Amino acid sequence: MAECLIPTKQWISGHDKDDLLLPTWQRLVNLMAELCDTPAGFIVQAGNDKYKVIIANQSVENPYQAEATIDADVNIFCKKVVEHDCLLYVGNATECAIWQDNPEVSQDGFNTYLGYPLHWPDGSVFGTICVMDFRKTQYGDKYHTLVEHFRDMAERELELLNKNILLESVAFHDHLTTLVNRKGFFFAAEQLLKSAKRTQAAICICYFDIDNLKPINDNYGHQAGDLVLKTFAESLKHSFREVDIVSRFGGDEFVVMCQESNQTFMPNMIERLRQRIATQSFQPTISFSCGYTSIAIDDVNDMGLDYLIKLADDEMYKEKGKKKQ
Ligand SMILES: Nc1nc2c(ncn2[C@@H]2O[C@H](COP(=O)(O)OP(=O)(O)OP(=O)(O)O)[C@@H](O)[C@H]2O)c(=O)[nH]1
Repeated sequence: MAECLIPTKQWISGHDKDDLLLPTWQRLVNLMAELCDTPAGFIVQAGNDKYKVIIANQSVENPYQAEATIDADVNIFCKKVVEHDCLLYVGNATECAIWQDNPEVSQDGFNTYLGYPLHWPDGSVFGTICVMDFRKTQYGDKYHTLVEHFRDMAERELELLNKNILLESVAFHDHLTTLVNRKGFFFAAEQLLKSAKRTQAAICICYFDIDNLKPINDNYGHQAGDLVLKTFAESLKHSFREVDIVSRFGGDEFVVMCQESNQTFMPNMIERLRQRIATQSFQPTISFSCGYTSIAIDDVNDMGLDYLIKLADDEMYKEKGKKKQ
C-alpha cells in the first residue's frame, strides 16, 4: 500500500488538485449508472460525522446532487458498506425491516442499492461507489462485476492523484533540508504574489549564503557540511513565518520571499536569525552573509522576480566582500 499524501480527513472536493480527479470520476459515474440502467449513481465520501456525495450522475431522476451531506448516524446504505468495508446489495429494501428508517427508502422511495467500498491509496476506506434504483431488482453477477470494475477505475484515479502529488513534492523540494528548491520557490512565489496583490503588501526577497562551507567540508568532512546546511535551513525556517517562502536555491545559497509588514521587518528577521544561530552550540560555527531587496507589489511584474533576486544576491555579495577585506 502506498503512503497517502492526500489529506484523508478532508473532503476530496475542495482539494487544490480536485480538478485532476473529479471530472474523470464524473464520467465514470455517469457511465456506470447508464450501463446499470439506474436513475442514480454516486461516489460518496465518509467523513467523521457526515457522509458527502462527491459525485452524482447527471440525471433528472436522481434526487441527490454533488455536495449533499447526510449525518453519519443515519441508517443509509453507504454507512453499512463503509462500516463493514464490503459490498452491499439490496434488491428490495421496502420489504426489509432493517431499512425502514433509511430516508433513502422511506422518503426518496429507493428500493435497490448496490455499492462497493472505495479505498484511499493507503488501503483505508474512502467511502463508496454505488448505484440506486426505485425498482425492485435481482442483479446477477454482471451488475456486481460492472460496479466493481468502476470501483477499481475510481481507485486508480485516486492513486494517480496521489502519485501526482508525490512527484510534485519530490520535484519541488530539496531532499537534504526538506525546504522547497529553486523550482518550488518560483511555484510558491506565484501564489504569494497573488495574495500580496490583494493586500497591496510590499514584497521582500532575501538572499543568504553560508560562509566558508568549502573549508568546513574540507576540514570536518562532507557530513559536517551537510549538518551545517540542515541546521541553517531549520534556523531559517523558524525565524520566518509559515506563510513566507523559505527555499534552498542551490549549494549553500538560500532565498526567502515574504510580504513585508513594515520597513524594519527584514532587518529584524535577519537579526533574529543571527541570534538563533549564535545560541547554537554547534561546531563548526555557522556564519552567513545576506542581502535583501524590498519592493511595492505593483512594481514586481515590471522588474521581474529574477531581477529582484539578482539585486538581493548583489547585496549579499557586498556583505561577503566586506568580510573578506
Ligand atoms: N556538505 C555539502 N556541501 C555542499 C553541498 N552543496 C554545495 N556544497 C559545497 O558548498 C561549497 C560552496 O562553495 P563556495 O560557493 O565557494 O562557498 P564557501 O566555501 O562557502 O565560500 P564563501 O561563500 O565565499 O564564504 C562547495 O564546496 C560545495 O561543494 C551539500 O549539499 N553538502
